[in-house]
Amino acid sequence: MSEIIRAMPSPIMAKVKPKSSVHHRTDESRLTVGVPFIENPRMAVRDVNVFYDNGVKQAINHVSLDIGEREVLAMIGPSGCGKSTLLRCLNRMNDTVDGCRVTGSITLDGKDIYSKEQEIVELRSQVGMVFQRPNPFPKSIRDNITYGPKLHGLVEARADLDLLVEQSLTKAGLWNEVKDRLDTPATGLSGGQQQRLCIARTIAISPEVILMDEPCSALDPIATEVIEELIYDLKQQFSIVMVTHSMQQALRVSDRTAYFHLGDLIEVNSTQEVFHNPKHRLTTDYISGRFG
Ligand SMILES: Nc1ncnc2c1ncn2[C@@H]1O[C@H](COP(=O)(O)OP(=O)(O)OP(=O)(O)O)[C@@H](O)[C@H]1O
Repeated sequence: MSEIIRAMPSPIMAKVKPKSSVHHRTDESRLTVGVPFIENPRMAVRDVNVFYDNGVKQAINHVSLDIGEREVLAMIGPSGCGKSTLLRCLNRMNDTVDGCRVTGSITLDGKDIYSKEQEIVELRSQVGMVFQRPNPFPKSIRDNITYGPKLHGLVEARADLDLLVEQSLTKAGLWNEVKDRLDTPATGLSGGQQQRLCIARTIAISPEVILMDEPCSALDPIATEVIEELIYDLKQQFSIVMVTHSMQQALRVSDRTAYFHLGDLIEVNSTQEVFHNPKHRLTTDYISGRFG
């Protein structure tokens, strides 16, 4: 209990007002330190457990956490602590993993995304995902953008599609670099350009939330800087949840940071608080480089 200190909201939390400072897990044996709950969350994760190998292995333990509107939430922690597992729960990517089971509840704008009525295709259009390695379709730059909107029946007329291509690529900071080669293969772009194309492809279907799993880990420092600036711009419109191994990156781009350890959410708070005034010994050890 001595490790549990009430967290003060910081100025960076202006948009997301804290509702509580210490959350008691259902088993009451462990506590998350900080501010897991906020006013008017976009997504609400409640008491989520994730099991692999038909229940043999538990990767996430009783995690509860809110994701706010127009914020960047960074998920950090040592390798294997469950960051990607939890991220994949947010758009049900784990459904495709044999022997994986998720309990608890996750809502998007109050609607249970694990309910029987939830259509997966609709969910994936509301909660988009950008992966570690840029993975454009083996199609033209234009087709990469138009594929999703056509699939979801969002846009059909050629002029509307052209406008969407321009808007999505502009938002992703790629338009000027590719406007004269829209019909060339996307695989001809550099790694950083391909990642921005994947972000443009995600934006094109107007998601509410964008999940990013180490989006810069395959990129050089210059391409990383471009993506980080882009993330900063995108949060004016979207909620972004980003897994990162780079603490510097979390500090540069995120509003709040969640620190995980062995499947437990140890601490969540404004990024400034987590890095400059961590409340839990495990967080302190991690950010000071003593662990991981
Ligand atoms: N498909 C799977 N089947 C079985 N166990 C898995 C599977 N995917 C992940 N795990 C296990 O779940 C735990 C959490 O893994 P996860 O990939 O979510 O961690 P992480 O924090 O994202 O790690 P990293 O930073 O190394 O990517 C680990 O023990 C991992 O071995």
